[in-house]
Amino acid sequence: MDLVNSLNDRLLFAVPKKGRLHQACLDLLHGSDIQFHRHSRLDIALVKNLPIALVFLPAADIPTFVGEGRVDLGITGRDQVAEHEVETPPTETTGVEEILDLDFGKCSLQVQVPQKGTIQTPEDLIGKNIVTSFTKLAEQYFARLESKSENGGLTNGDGKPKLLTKIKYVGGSVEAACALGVADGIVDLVESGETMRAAGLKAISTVVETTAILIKSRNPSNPKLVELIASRIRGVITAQKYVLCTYNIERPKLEAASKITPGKRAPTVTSLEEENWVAVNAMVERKNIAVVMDQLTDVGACDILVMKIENSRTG
Ligand SMILES: Nc1ncnc2c1ncn2[C@@H]1O[C@H](COP(=O)(O)OP(=O)(O)OP(=O)(O)O)[C@@H](O)[C@H]1O
Ligand SMILES: O=P(O)(O)OC[C@H]1O[C@H](OP(=O)(O)OP(=O)(O)O)[C@H](O)[C@@H]1O
Repeated sequence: MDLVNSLNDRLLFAVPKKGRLHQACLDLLHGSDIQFHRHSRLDIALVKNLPIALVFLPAADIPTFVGEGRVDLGITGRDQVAEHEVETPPTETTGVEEILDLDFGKCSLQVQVPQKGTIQTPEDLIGKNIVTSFTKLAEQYFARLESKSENGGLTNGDGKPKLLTKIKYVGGSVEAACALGVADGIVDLVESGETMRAAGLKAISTVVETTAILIKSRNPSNPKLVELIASRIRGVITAQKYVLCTYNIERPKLEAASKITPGKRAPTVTSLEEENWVAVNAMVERKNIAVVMDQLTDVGACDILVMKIENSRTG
């Protein structure tokens, strides 16, 4: 098969090839009925049922490919987009546009230092060694910090800010840098905090919060198809985020119950054959459902059922 020629007329969609976002992206593609077969070792896969080619790339490289318009659509972390934009600010024709927050890959990029040490504040790190995979965001963070500090705000001959803090790049296992004596502090991602604590580190500041996002280039080759994919993915995300709650309640108690389950637009209310009783259907955020069921019981709802939403298209 001539793979390169078969890419003509296909929308290119970049997906993280490994790492923390990879499996969640595959699940999202599956839920969106984007069918493909990826041959082992090949980083391009043709979609069988839509004119799309998936390109499997490192999450960190996706903003570059989409930003330059080489690839139409991509999934990566908001942190990766922010890092890219410090180095390559968007213009009218380049850069990426965020279409959708995907509600997974949530974590924070934080400044971390040894738990047992003399460094207590980010200011204590000025002039010291920092190790990170996010060198541009770290430089921006320390440049701002230094500009506010007493001995900071220095400039080079060309007028650009002179950074006293030394920022070094490593591609992974950033948390080992302090123990190995390479860094006084690190800037790394924290989700549960397990990696940080296991390495004897503590967070002293947050540089940026992040989640996975769907991004598009400024001028995608097939805007209609971009909208179709976004709409399918939005449907899957909504289905994962919400459950459908149904219950019966006496009509006089409906107002109180509707306040607990206002639904996305409004609850669906239907009359029951039994006089003075109604049945209610409403979407409820999955994470709140236990509390919502308790509150519904308190206001007199009965026959409360909660159902998984397989897929959705909501306004
Ligand atoms: N612990 C985490 N929890 C949630 N999301 C994370 C976590 N770590 C990273 N991410 C998100 O995933 C993106 C890619 O990070 P990850 O470290 O998985 O990539 P990678 O370097 O390509 O993979 P690997 O670390 O396997 O080499 C990050 O930019 C961030 O948005
Ligand atoms: O707060 P936690 O839940 O422990 O997650 C945070 C860790 O996850 C990521 O690394 P990953 O494990 O993906 O490997 P890496 O260090 O090779 O990037 C990140 O760089 C942290 O080290």
